[in-house]
Amino acid sequence: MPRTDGSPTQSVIETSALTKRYGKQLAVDRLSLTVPAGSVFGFLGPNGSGKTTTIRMLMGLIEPTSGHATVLGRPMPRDTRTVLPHVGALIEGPALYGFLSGRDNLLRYDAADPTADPRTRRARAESALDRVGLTAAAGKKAKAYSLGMKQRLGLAAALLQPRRLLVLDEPTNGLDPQGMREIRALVRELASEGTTVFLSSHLLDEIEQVCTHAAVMAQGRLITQGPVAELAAGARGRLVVTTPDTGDAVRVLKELGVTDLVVAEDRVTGEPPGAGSGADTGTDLAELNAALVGAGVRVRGFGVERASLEDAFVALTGEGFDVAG
Ligand SMILES: Nc1ncnc2c1ncn2[C@@H]1O[C@H](COP(=O)(O)OP(=O)(O)OP(=O)(O)O)[C@@H](O)[C@H]1O
Repeated sequence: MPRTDGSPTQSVIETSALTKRYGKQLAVDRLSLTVPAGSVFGFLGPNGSGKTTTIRMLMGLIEPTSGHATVLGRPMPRDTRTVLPHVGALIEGPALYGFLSGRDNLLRYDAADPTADPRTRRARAESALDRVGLTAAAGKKAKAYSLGMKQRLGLAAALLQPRRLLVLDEPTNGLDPQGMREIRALVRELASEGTTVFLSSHLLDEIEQVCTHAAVMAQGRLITQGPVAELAAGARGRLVVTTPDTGDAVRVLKELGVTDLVVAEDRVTGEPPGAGSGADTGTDLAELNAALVGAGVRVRGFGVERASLEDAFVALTGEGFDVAG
């Protein structure tokens, strides 16, 4: 629902109990999502967790079975026609004419927009090509484009007009690491200009690198949502000790309450004591280190790995992130 107090923190996407059922398959199950204005919002989940189905409902491409969604304060799919001109979307790979060049695809796309001024069409296309790094390849036929180049062209199409919201379904799919970095930089740049970016991904580290907020999906259900820093902070990192004396290290750490100990070559890892207590672990860690040294364990490395979103996901679901789709 749109807020009436004129607050700039108004949410750009809001869903309540949004549900999509395909026969017996519950693709999206009572999803309540809040995407704040100005955020780079990561929509995260393994394959088959319901991300694309949600995006299709948000864009008015399919009807929900039940529940509600608003985009830019308007109900969807009822107000699709009013809302979509303000939204740039890249969903499931762009539809391209293979026999046309990248540039001509873009010109054609722009020409299909009744609000687009034909006199400035070429300038718009060139600027969009430049933003996604396709200027040099703009004259090539689209059928000769790699998957990554097609993805960039789709993104260029979404950037022809200034948008309040960009919805990108797996935008770095098919890109090499350099291409991924470029798209991430572009997403940050767009966000800094005030565009809210909602992007789906099955790559946890991608979300951590680029997003301010995230929601985590599993099997059609929302597991958690919030600022990325808070989500990751909800999980504790693992203790890591590097030592040639792994046997002794395990014995000492076990006595001091470290659990789930695993030895791999010269590394011993485990859950620090008091996990979940929320207490400052600084002194505990110093004591663990001192105890190891006191017991004659030669400690070459000692620390706690930073908790990641993946740790948070595993802690919340009890399973690894890469569950099969
Ligand atoms: N048109 C459809 N008919 C039947 N089942 C569908 C349909 N679309 C999606 N599903 C099912 O709904 C579930 C969620 O699919 P969805 O594509 O939304 O997941 P996803 O998180 O986007 O995964 P991926 O990253 O693989 O696209 C899956 O089990 C899928 O098989």
